[in-house]
Amino acid sequence: MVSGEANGTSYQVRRGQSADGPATVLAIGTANPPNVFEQNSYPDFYFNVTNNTHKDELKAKFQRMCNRSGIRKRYLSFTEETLKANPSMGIYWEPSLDVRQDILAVEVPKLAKQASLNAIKEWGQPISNITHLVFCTTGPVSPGADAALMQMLGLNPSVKRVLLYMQGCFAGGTVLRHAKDLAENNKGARVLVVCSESTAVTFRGPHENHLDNLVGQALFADGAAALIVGSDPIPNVEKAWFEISLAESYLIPDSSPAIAGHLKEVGLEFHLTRDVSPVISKNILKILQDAFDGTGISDWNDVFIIAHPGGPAILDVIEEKLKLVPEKLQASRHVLSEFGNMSSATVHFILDHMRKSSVEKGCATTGEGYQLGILLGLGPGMTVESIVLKSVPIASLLSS
Ligand SMILES: CC(=O)CC(=O)SCCNC(=O)CCNC(=O)[C@H](O)C(C)(C)COP(=O)(O)OP(=O)(O)OC[C@H]1O[C@@H](n2cnc3c(N)ncnc32)[C@H](O)[C@@H]1OP(=O)(O)O
Repeated sequence: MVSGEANGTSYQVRRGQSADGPATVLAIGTANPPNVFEQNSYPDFYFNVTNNTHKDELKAKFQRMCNRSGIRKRYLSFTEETLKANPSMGIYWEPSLDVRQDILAVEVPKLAKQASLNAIKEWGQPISNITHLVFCTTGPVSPGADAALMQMLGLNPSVKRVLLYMQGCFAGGTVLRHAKDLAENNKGARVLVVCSESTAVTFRGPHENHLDNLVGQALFADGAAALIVGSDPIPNVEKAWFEISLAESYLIPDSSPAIAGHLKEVGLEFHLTRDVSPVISKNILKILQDAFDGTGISDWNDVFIIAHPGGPAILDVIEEKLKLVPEKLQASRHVLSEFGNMSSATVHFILDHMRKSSVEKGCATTGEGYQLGILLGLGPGMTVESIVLKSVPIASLLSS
């Protein structure tokens, strides 16, 4: 039997291990590969490099998809030379996993390192102050890209790491949910959160019988984002840009066929059905109502919104269902336009863009002048990760 005193002692011990305040975002860094592809000329590149120039009808359809994609440009780690050197990647259904894995093993930690160094530079604290690493990517290697990044950055070998593989786009929210738990339950924790995504796992040539493959080829892009998350920022030393107030996850019932991915000898085979947008449309209102329950907010134009831009159709249904003014999803559309769909990393690019443009525009807070907002990770399951964020007054950031 445990005595009252023992109970009290263990309570004190636990209390001493927890942070006082909520988790906050202390810095954000991003990175992309150097090769930029303009969307309007991408169909020429794609059909050329995959030796399919004779498929005029299919190319015209792909051109229409690219035209409607809401993307102006995106970054990819491969070039014509690398694809010519690895022709199996460009053939529609060719065993190519070895080649893809070799590229991923290099590119994923490389992009992760650049994004992390950018975040650490902004944070301005010694790298040895990082206590935890939450890493998310697509494509399995063991030891994982988290271990490779630890060595590349020279992180303390006792940093506690969590690796999320093959989750898909919603995981940009999942990593923040884990980081919040780690930061709030471990006093002094400084969590390096990294999402590093590469299309080396999904790139393949076109086929008439797999048109949703073409949708992905028109939308997906490479990029990495890194955040430093921690509670109780050191006054006058660390800056909190957002507070992570609440983290919820919702697996939408009976929606699993909408998006599917299977890792095969041919790489990651994926399906993006036309149900993706309708499923989101049907569920998004309840997700926001649950996330903001108790706040009294019911007009979603009164919060800032970061929505994973899986494609413009997804943003369109969110805008319509939540009765949003067009500016509300401007940050999400901007990142889709300038970087494409970088899977889990995309929402962090939007968060970064939103805080910077809020400062540039002279808004009162880091969340476009609003106090509360939501970051929506959307992806296979279908899964919605809802992260409620509290913005910070910009005046307080500039004066510290
Ligand atoms: C990776 C993750 O985990 C999470 C993710 O982000 S997954 C990605 C989620 N994204 C999606 O599912 C894409 C959502 N769709 C869109 O954004 C848009 O429909 C789009 C950009 C693909 C096309 O834009 P649109 O405004 O719908 O244009 P629309 O003219 O209807 O479509 C262009 C062509 O694409 C075809 N098309 C659109 N969606 C398709 C689909 N899912 N499968 C096959 N073909 C499709 C249309 O039939 C049309 O072909 P035709 O021109 O020959 O008629």
